[in-house]
Amino acid sequence: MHIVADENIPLLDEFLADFGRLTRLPGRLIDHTSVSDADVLLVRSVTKVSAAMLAGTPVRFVGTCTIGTDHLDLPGLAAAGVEVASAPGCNARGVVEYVLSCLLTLSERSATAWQNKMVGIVGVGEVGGRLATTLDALGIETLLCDPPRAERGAEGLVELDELISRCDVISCHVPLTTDGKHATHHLFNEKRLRVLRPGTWLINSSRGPVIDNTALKTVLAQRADLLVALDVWETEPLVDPKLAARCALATPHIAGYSLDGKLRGTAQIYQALCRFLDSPATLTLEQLAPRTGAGEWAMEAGTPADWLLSKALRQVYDVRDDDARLRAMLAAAPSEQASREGFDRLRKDYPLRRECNLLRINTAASEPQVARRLIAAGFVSGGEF
Ligand SMILES: NC(=O)c1ccc[n+]([C@@H]2O[C@H](COP(=O)([O-])OP(=O)(O)OC[C@H]3O[C@@H](n4cnc5c(N)ncnc54)[C@H](O)[C@@H]3O)[C@@H](O)[C@H]2O)c1
Ligand SMILES: O=C(O)[C@H](O)[C@H](O)COP(=O)(O)O
Repeated sequence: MHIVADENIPLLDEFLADFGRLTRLPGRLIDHTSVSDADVLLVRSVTKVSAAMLAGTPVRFVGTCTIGTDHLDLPGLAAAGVEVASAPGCNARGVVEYVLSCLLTLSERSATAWQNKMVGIVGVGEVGGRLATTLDALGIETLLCDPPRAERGAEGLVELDELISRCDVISCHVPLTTDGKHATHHLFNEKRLRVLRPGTWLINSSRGPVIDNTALKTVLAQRADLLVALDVWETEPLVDPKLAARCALATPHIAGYSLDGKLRGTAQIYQALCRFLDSPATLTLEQLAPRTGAGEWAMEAGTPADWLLSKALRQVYDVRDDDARLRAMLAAAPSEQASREGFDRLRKDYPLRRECNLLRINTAASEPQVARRLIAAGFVSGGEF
């Protein structure tokens, strides 16, 4: 069997050692010619896959080690009889940690407490749902918007325009869709951006085109009160430097880039491929994944809870590092092509980032009330009290 795969999928050699020939390529270069004699294609979000790309090739299985599937022509591939698998939820915890780090950073920058803000979550699936649970555990109020779920009977959801009118913070977690009743392309158009409440924090870690980036640049030029954090960009891998300059936080599509999230994505696709081939999945992530990162943490009695929370957050993931790296790259890039390549390089050479639950809390030496809150929010694991 010949498997063609994006070079940025970790642990693939280990998972697929017994599957035949594996060819690794930069994701953006994978095309019809690269898969002309491939049986299986494994990609990440930067490879667009359509039925036309696979026409006349033996490819019968396409796996994407990502949550998002907007780079795949799902109806076309289904009609062509190609099996498609994705990795739902694989890096959701990483995105939640990115959002929390944005909240902490924007709070420091604006000298306003994020714990008192009403947070609106648009799209309440794997990422948005976990974000809501985490914020709830931290005692932060949320408003949730998800019309497709509301249509299926979910309760307690509000319309987007109501959410915009009531929330201090808005975080987007929708898939990119271009047709249908609930299409998300330019969900945040100029009209909606103009009516954001004074001082709104708007965070987008879903897909770039969910916010009309041209309109956003125009609105930000007129409204210095808005604080915007963009992890995803309409013209990726090209970032408009003028838009980035107006954003409070600018990062290169790395919200979900914990090593744990990427490894889960590989494992999920390995399992899906085994199912497709009707072959037992004998390998597990636990056997193959690197074991590192677990630290222990104690909190002294009497330490303020908010300080502890900030400390835990910063220790887990600090969005300011990714923001600084993107801005340095943009400032140094002599051309648009260099900027595109710089964006991809930041993602390919991403520093090791582990998820927070690897951090154990020494419950015996910590304030029980605060320790319980941090454990409930998924920041740390801990023993008995
Ligand atoms: N920046 C990153 O690193 C990163 C990482 C992971 C996922 N993502 C993006 O985030 C998206 C969401 O991830 P997920 O795992 O939560 O997906 P999901 O499919 O589990 O949830 C998406 C939710 O959005 C809802 N939705 C669809 N259209 C909507 C609309 N018009 N308004 C409000 N809600 C709507 C759906 O009903 C669903 O509940 C992914 O599709 C992907 O594009 C980005
Ligand atoms: O949809 C996802 O899972 C994320 O956007 C994904 O992590 C993006 O990373 P990429 O596939 O571009 O490496």
